[in-house]
Amino acid sequence: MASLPVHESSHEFSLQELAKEFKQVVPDRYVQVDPQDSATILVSEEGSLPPSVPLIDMKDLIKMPPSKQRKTLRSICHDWGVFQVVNHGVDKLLVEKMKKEIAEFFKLPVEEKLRYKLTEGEYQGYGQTILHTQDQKVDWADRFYMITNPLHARKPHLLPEFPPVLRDTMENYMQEVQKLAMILFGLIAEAVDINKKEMEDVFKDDGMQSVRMTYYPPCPRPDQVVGLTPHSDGSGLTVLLQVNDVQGLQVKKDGVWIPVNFLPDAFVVNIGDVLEIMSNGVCKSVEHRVTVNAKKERLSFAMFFNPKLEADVGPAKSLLIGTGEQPLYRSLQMKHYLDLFFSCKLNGKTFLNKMKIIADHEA
Ligand SMILES: O=C(O)CCC(=O)C(=O)O
Ligand SMILES: [Fe+2]
Repeated sequence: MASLPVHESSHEFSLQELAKEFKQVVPDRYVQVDPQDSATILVSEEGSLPPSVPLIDMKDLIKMPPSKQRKTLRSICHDWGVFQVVNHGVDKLLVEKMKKEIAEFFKLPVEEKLRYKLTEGEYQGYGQTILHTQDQKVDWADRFYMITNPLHARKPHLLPEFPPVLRDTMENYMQEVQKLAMILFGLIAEAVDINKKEMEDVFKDDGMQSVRMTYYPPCPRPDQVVGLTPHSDGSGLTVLLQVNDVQGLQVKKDGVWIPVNFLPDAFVVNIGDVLEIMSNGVCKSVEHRVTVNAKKERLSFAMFFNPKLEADVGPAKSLLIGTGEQPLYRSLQMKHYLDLFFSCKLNGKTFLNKMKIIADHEA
């Protein structure tokens, strides 16, 4: 079969291109409004400000007496599963450079971006929502997902083929953010009764790491589309960078969607499913989604920290022994956990339910 001209084939991968032609209406495959699920609080019933995602100032946290530090982290990880972090130690100039290079990447001509396009049956590369069924609705976004660690797991045509400045900046950024993530893993371990070394061994060095750059084009009908379907991350921790100061992330707390207003120089850190599993349910992975904007594009960059491919994902042994608790989640080798994760359509916390020994609807 003759290949499609670049113009047509690009639409399959690049909503950024397609959206330029849809100034008034949204093509049907992107219309996915669930009125039941649109409740976002802007002000609470009493008219006071909505609760906001907890803020962790790393400088303060490190100085806290150990018992206060544990209590603070344990309640944030349990009650929210998400926090903003400031004074995180990642160099501000590096973060600014990272933001600039990601924005530049999405400005490249579409032919350049298509060098990295997703291929059939693959989940790494540049493209739109991965379809599990033909009639599946598509999110209003272009994404670029790839595995970055361990090095041998990298796809040679992705990061290694990036424009050199983007590649070098990303390498430096990932190294710095990894240091922050390892500190957080250690502190969270202590807060939820997991042996610190057991936790660190799972994530350090050859821990599987991946990134996702996302571009949300402006949308003529933001009320009809979803930028990113509600989901929890499959990772241990995710460190999110909002690239261009346009808000849109929302997290679900007690059944209500709460907007996250990224503070200047802050990262948003999500607890992912792996930490919920390892902590035997003490940490809760946060369900989140992204809304889009009528006038402005939005860009984000997520870095996911996962266990080593050979490690078992399951409730931590030190926690089960120390507390005498029964495991509430199954154990699965990380490589099989990943296959299972990518075989499922993103859909709230349904994936995590598959890892529960007694799934929620059976309980
Ligand atoms: O765009 C965002 O702020 C969130 C991105 C996200 O949740 C993800 O990539 O998993
Ligand atoms: Fe996410």
